[in-house]
Amino acid sequence: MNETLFNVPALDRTLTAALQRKIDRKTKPLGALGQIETMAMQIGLIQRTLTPQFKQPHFVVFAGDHGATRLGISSASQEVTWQMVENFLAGGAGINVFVRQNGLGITIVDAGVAHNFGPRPGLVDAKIAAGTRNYVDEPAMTAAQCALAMQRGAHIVASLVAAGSNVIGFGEMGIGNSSSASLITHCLTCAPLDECIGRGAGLGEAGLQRKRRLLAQALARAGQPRAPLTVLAEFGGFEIAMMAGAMLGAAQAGVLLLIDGFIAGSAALVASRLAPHFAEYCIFCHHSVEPGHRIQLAAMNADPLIDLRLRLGEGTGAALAYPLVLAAVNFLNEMASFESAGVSDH
Ligand SMILES: O=C(O)c1ccc[n+]([C@@H]2O[C@H](COP(=O)([O-])O)[C@@H](O)[C@H]2O)c1
Ligand SMILES: Cc1cc2nc[nH]c2cc1C
Repeated sequence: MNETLFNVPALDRTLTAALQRKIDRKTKPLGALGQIETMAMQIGLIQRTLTPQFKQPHFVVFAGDHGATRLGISSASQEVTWQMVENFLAGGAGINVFVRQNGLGITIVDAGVAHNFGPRPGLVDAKIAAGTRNYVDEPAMTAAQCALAMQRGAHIVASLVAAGSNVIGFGEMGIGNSSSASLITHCLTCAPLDECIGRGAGLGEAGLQRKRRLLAQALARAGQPRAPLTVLAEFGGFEIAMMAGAMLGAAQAGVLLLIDGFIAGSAALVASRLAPHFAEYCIFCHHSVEPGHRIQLAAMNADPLIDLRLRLGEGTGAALAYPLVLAAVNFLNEMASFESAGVSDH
């Protein structure tokens, strides 16, 4: 693994006092815009300016398949992954609707779908393999595959940054990947496994019990790993590993990251364990219905922006929250100060 990817610098806090003063001179009681103010400070620090701007905001959706799905850990069948990739390419999925609504760019990445798409406009072929192995029996991927996935993710983000993007949203698609996210969350936070497991795309009660049993077996087989890269290779999907590398690359490049729900959160959790300053570059856009998401957010000290009881993935929570993030930039640039508006501050 090329460990330079983990060198995410602490946020440069030189402008903290100047940004706070600008925020506090706006025509409102101190702190009255709550999380909008917190985001304005964070974005100003990331961009090192009192007048931040979003340039070419862009979403990346990473797709991959999971060997363990053949055991019945999801309510959906594996082919839904590639079928949804086709839906993304045709512009018909939830994420397509919400990026269009907000004028955001989108790139779809085949990180490891068990399907041959052939060369397709709009699809980045970064396939590591046609799905992971079944982690109940053996590690999901080799350490080399995990490293390659992370490097490819970082490379995809580097191209977007080179093309001018300074805000990047992260989403995913992969039948079975809520199980990977649960295992990763358990291993990296030490929260009880059962509290990290939920219904994913829509398991019923019997399916949930089966998922709990199988994930406990996978953990027993792997011997409760704790090292982030080992955990990622043991249980990850290629889409999760590629997203973790992409996220680290984005933070290292000093762009703002918009993090979606529980599965994107598991990649962010891995990244935060590899690079302690990683989360300073992230906005955790929403609170997912998946019970393990709360555990991840607490582990990263994150305060999610919205709770719409979403559990779709694809980056939809981040795209839906985008107008609020943009409001933080507009607040800083456009709202009058007590001085400019002639309003008394007492
Ligand atoms: O992002 C979330 O919070 C989220 C929560 C539950 C399910 N999902 C999506 O549903 C799929 C995973 O669910 P499952 O049951 O197949 O593991 C995958 O494609 C995710 O994008 C996403
Ligand atoms: C239809 C469907 C769409 C999805 N999008 C993300 N995860 C998904 C899971 C299913 C089952």
